[in-house]
Amino acid sequence: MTPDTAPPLIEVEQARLRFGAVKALDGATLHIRPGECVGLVGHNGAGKSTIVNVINGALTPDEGTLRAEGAPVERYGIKAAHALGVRCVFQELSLCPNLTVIENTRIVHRELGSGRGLGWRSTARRIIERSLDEIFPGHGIDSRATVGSLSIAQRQMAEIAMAFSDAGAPPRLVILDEPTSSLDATLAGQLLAQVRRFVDAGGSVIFISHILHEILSTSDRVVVMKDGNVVAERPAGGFTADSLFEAMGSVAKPENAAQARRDLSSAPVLLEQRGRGLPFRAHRGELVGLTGLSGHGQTEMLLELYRQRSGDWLPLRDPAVAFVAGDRRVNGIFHLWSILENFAVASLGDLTRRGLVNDSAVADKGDGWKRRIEIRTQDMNNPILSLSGGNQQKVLFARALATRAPVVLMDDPMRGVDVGTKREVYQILREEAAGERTFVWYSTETEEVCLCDRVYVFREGEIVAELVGEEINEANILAASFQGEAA
Ligand SMILES: Nc1ncnc2c1ncn2[C@@H]1O[C@H](COP(=O)(O)OP(=O)(O)OP(=O)(O)O)[C@@H](O)[C@H]1O
Repeated sequence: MTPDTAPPLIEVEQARLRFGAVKALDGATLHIRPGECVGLVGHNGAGKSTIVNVINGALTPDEGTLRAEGAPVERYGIKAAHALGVRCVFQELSLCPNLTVIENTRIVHRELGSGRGLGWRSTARRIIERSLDEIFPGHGIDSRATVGSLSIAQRQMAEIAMAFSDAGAPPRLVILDEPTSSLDATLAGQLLAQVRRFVDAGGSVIFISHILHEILSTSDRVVVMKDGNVVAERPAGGFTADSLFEAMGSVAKPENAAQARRDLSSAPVLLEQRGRGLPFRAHRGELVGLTGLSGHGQTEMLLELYRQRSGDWLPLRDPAVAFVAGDRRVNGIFHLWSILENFAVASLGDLTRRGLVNDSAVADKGDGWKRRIEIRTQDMNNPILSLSGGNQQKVLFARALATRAPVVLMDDPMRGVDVGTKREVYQILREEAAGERTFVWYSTETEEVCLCDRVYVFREGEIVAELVGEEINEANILAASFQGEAA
């Protein structure tokens, strides 16, 4: 049976779901057939995570119907979804950090049995190691390590490997919610190849990503969501990156990196660092990119630069440096605070008079940035966790940019940000750089790195190449990232 004639594995019809006043789903319909990869795209807050959480059994729609293999489903939940073969890799990594990879595998696969005896440990170990080896050969992950000790990319790999692993109840539909957001190009390529293998063998995948070329090259069908509804749906071949971008309702023009790049080698040097291979420097007003395979020392250098320039933990009126954290759940957001409090915390020095926070100045500043960076919320006093993942990331951006710090360090900051907003944020970075602010930007997306004025490529903890102006392109970055490895 071809994907077109097979009955859908799962059908969500006319689903409506509200969170208070927010219509997260507003009549959305989505069918998933066996043997197909469905690319799901849309702006931040469009409802993508919400609809996959309905399919995953974590959320029950207020209205609408659900059918599994053609039959209406009355009582659906996480257990029923698991029994149907639905597996999910969440956007916010959801493994237990204090348990090992093996123990987390046991949690995902209830069928591995009870905690009594040690039998399940060796089975779980075999299952997860086989899956990791198949999908990410040479991954270097010790399955006995606690998840909290792994890098964000390794956690993402472990979670992906768990979703595709078979402990007796094989996966039939794997939902990947922004699975490549922390993976470099090589790891992302390995995952996309796994998606195609799984689909070609009859499995189904829902693939959510803001990286349009990944969606177009990997999906059979693309579904576009906007404001809680499906607004376009075509075979992947029926879209180009531009038409997909338009269908999402985005308007920002694509940036012309070559035109925007500036030669600032004669401007004063603001940051300098030695001892990590080639010397690093960043000039005033420069956009400096850090790249190379993920986990090769880029974040460590950003942290070193931050420690050098930040005196202590007190918010200063004139901070020398601001930081946009990459792992937003672990060290970016304050989970129990409102959106406004999360935004304002780095600018309190500016927003305080005689030791008291000026609430109306905080609210004004928050409203200004809400509009400038389009944070999708009705009220900045809502809890931060009420925002979609991409919108939380925008708050972290706004937090750093709203300070007066002349240097902003960014650790893969566009993770989960939709493509329209990325372009807008890039324009904001350019405006701010023209005002002589310096940005050091680590990114796992080569396309983003190519927007910078100067780029440093990292390998094994050291800077192995410096690229400026016309030298900045994907081929040079890849060559430097792998130099000497082919031999
Ligand atoms: N627990 C919640 N409480 C309140 N509002 C919520 C909650 N979860 C989601 N929302 C809202 O529902 C809407 C849809 O969010 P959803 O996470 O589905 O968007 P998304 O398309 O996945 O976005 P992103 O690309 O940023 O991940 C958003 O407006 C979001 O703020």
